[in-house]
This record gives sequence, structure tokens and C-alpha cells, in this order.
Amino acid sequence: MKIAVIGSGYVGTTTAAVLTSLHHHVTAADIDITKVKKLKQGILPFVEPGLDKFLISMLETGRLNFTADIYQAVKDNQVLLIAVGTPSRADGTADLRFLQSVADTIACSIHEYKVIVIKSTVPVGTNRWFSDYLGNKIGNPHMFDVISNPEFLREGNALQDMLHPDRTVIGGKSQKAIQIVKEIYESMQSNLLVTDWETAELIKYASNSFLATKISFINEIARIAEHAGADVVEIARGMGMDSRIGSEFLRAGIGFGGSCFPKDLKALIATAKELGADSKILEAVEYINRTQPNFYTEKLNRLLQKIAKRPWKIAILGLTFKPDTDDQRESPAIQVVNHLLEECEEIRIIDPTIQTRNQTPWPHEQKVTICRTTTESLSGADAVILCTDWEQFSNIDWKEAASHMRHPVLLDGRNMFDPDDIRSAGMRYLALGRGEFE
Ligand SMILES: NC(=O)c1ccc[n+]([C@@H]2O[C@H](COP(=O)([O-])OP(=O)(O)OC[C@H]3O[C@@H](n4cnc5c(N)ncnc54)[C@H](O)[C@@H]3O)[C@@H](O)[C@H]2O)c1
Ligand SMILES: O=c1ccn([C@@H]2O[C@H](COP(=O)(O)OP(=O)(O)O[C@H]3O[C@H](CO)[C@@H](O)[C@H](O)[C@H]3O)[C@@H](O)[C@H]2O)c(=O)[nH]1
Repeated sequence: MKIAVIGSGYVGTTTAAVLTSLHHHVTAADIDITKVKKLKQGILPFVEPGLDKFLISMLETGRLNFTADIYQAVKDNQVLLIAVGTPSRADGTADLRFLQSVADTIACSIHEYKVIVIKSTVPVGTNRWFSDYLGNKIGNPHMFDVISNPEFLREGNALQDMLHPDRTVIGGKSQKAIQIVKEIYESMQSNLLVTDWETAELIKYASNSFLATKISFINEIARIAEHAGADVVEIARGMGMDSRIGSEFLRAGIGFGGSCFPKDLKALIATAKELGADSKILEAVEYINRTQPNFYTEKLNRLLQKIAKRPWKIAILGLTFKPDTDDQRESPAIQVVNHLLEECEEIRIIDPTIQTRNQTPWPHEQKVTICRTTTESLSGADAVILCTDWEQFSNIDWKEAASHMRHPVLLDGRNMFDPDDIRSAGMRYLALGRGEFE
């Protein structure tokens, strides 16, 4: 099939490469010319394990092409798959202006029947709105059909998630368009769920919100465990042994970040409000997550006030919202740094993907130092905070680390380490919900 993928970000690029591997002819289109130039050369503009090599091999098939000419991409392809961003507005609602701009482009270039597949995460009602908006613009609602096809990949595992999805959700009204989309994914071994637009849209938000709920739930249990002198890591292990609960998404820590959970949770709360429905659980999930990074850093503050002279020097391990990505969007590590900057003389950050200091603008930029090695970041520090559980941090020699620090204190924001190992290396170990209340 001939498919145009509109938007070449994390989702669009992965989708374009995977659809090529399914023997389709794919044109990936993006308005960002710099991005397109890189992708044409097989250079990924973001970090995503395995996707770089896969992209090159797909370009070599000759069936994958990148372009900044969205009009031509729309003209040349029967299926238009949209994967543009849907960021949060200040009030928490989803900003659909990129989607609307794609609709405007399609309206100017459509001459024959198209199947428009919305892969971007969009609030309930958006597929219906898109269909009406485009139909009115071109004055002919029969020139196209709209299909909701939400994406469930995780950053850091995008390629494998898309090659082997747990499920493929197809929402729509037109049987003809549903059949075409089914054929696109035909050779994939995946559970297929065909439904209407609204249900498909809500499956996406409900899935993300449920996973976010598991995380905030275990973070709340961690706060209780801390008062009770219990260990949340063991609690999660015990809970996870029950197959009805499952062991995933029960890691307590400084909270969830990224371009999806925080924004989708806020958007679902906003949708509920618009519809006049309750969202008490979702609001609690959002509240716990919003307060989680400061809950951790306050714990460190209390200890440092007792043992170290202000202003402090703090080392930060990891700035991305999770390992195996360079994405810092809504990273709780950034909230941790911002919360501490006022009290600190210097914050020394190390992250395997940091290229420049300016990826995130800091309020007191002169206080932030980007380091190349862990030792450099720890040198003279009053404390170190593990914010992102990158694999490479699991190999730190804590005995040596302690010798470089002014005060050997570790706040383990991801409960990554064994408290006994760290303490026996001469470090003071703080975590959340692991039996010690400072
Ligand atoms: N990142 C994820 O892990 C993930 C997973 C599942 C779903 N999603 C959803 O998928 C959507 C895309 O997410 P992303 O992370 O890939 O976003 P992204 O910001 O990485 O990429 C979006 C791309 O769309 C391009 N774009 C914007 N307007 C355009 C237009 N009019 N025409 C062509 N290109 C245009 C941008 O230049 C950008 O390259 C969002 O709705 C997101 O919620 C993301
Ligand atoms: O037990 C856990 C698991 C995750 N996290 C945090 O949760 C966030 C999100 O992690 P993850 O879900 O692995 O990454 P995303 O790439 O944001 O993927 C989510 O968001 C995507 C965008 O909608 C969906 O497609 C995916 O299915 C969904 O998992 C990160 O900050 C993690 O550190 C925890 O704190 N504890």
C-alpha cells in the first residue's frame, strides 16, 4: 500500500520505518526541514535504541522516503497517517493546532478518496471533529474516511513495541476504511480491536491513565511505608506476585514524566470536566505526581540542613524522564533541579544524552554545570540524587564516590540500589518508602 506518515517525531519515524518493513511504500512528511534532511541521510534526530540501524536498512529498501512537501505526500498516497504532536495547553486541554493544520493541508491537496488515520493521541470527539472540519472545508464528506488508530509505544523501546504490539485498535464508521487499515497491519501478530471513534480515543487515555494510576498508587504506598518503617520495593514485589495485579508499573520513585502520561492525564481530566463527569481518581493521581519530586527533595533538604553548610553543591544523576531516551519533556529530574537551585551554590548534572547546557532553560543558569563523568559530577558534592535509572549508574563504585564527596549522601529517586550495598560503601542512603523516615 502507498502510505504517507505526516509528522516525523518519535511516533511518526518509528511508524514509517515499521510500515516499510511490512512491505508498504512509505512517504514520511514533516514541516521541520532540518529533521527531514537528517532523516533522509538515515540520521535519527532523537535517541531511540535500535531505530537508527533499522531506519538505515529501511531506507536501503527504496520503499521509504522523507520529505518536507506535505502537499505532494498527500496527493501521492491513498492512506494518510497522522502522527503530529498534541501538547498540553496551559489549562490542561490538548492543543490540536498541528492536527488542524494537517487538515488544512489535506483540504488543499485532496483530489481523490483518502483514508486518514489519526495516530496522534487525541481527546474523545476529535476524530468526529476532524471529519466534520475537513468535510466542510472541501465541501465533500465522501472524499475521505477518518480512522482512529492510537499508538501505545514507549520511548526507549519504540521499535520493539511497534513491531510486536499488544493490540491494534482501529476505530471508525466506514467498513471500507476499517478494512484498508486492517490490511496495513495484516502481517503483524497482534490482538485486533475494531470499535467506534470515541471508544478508540478513550482506550488510549484510559490505558495511559491506568498505568499512571499504578505509579501514583505505589508512590502513595511508599509515603505510608516510610512512616510505618516498611520497604515499598518488597511491598511492590509481594503485590506483583498476584497475577491479577501484575508486577509492572509499581516502581516507586520521583514520579512519572515524559511527553505522554502528564499531558494525557491532564487532558482526560479536562475532558471529564467538559463532559460534566467526575475524575476524582485521575485528579489524585495527578496531585501525587505533581508533589512527588518535591516530597523527595524536601527529605534531602531536612537532612542537609542538619549536616552541611549552605549553599550546597548537589550532583544529579540523570535528567531524562526515563532511561534510553534523550527526552527531557516533563522530566521529574528537572523539577528536582529547579526546587534545589535556590538553596545551592552549584548543581552538577550528568546524563548520558546531554549534549548542551541549554536543552532545558534553568532559572539560575550560572549555577548549573553539565559534567562528562560521574566522578566529575560527584566531586565536592554535599549530596547526590539519582533521578533517572540509567543502566550505567548501576555500576558506580560507591566507595570511591564517597571519597570524592564533601558529604557522602545518596538520595535514590528511583529506588535503584540495594540500601545495604550503599551503606556498606560508606554512603548515607535515602530513598522513598524504604524503612527510614528522616
Ligand atoms: N512519544 C511517544 O512515546 C508517544 C507514544 C504514543 C503516542 N504518542 C502521541 O503521538 C503524537 C506524536 O508524538 P511524538 O512524540 O512523535 O511527537 P514529536 O513532537 O516527537 O513529533 C511530532 C512531529 O510532527 C511534526 N509536525 C507538526 N505539525 C506538522 C504538520 N502540520 N505537518 C507535518 N508535520 C508536522 C513536528 O515537526 C514533529 O516532528 C502525540 O499525540 C503523542 O501524544 C506519543
Ligand atoms: O513503575 C514505574 C514505571 C514507570 N515510571 C515512570 O513513568 C514514566 C513513563 O514511563 P513509560 O511508560 O515507560 O514511558 P513512555 O514512553 O512515556 O510511555 C507511556 O506513554 C506512551 C505515550 O502515550 C504510551 O504509548 C506508552 O504505552 C506508555 O507506557 C517515566 O518517567 C518512568 O520513569 C515509574 O515511575 N514507575
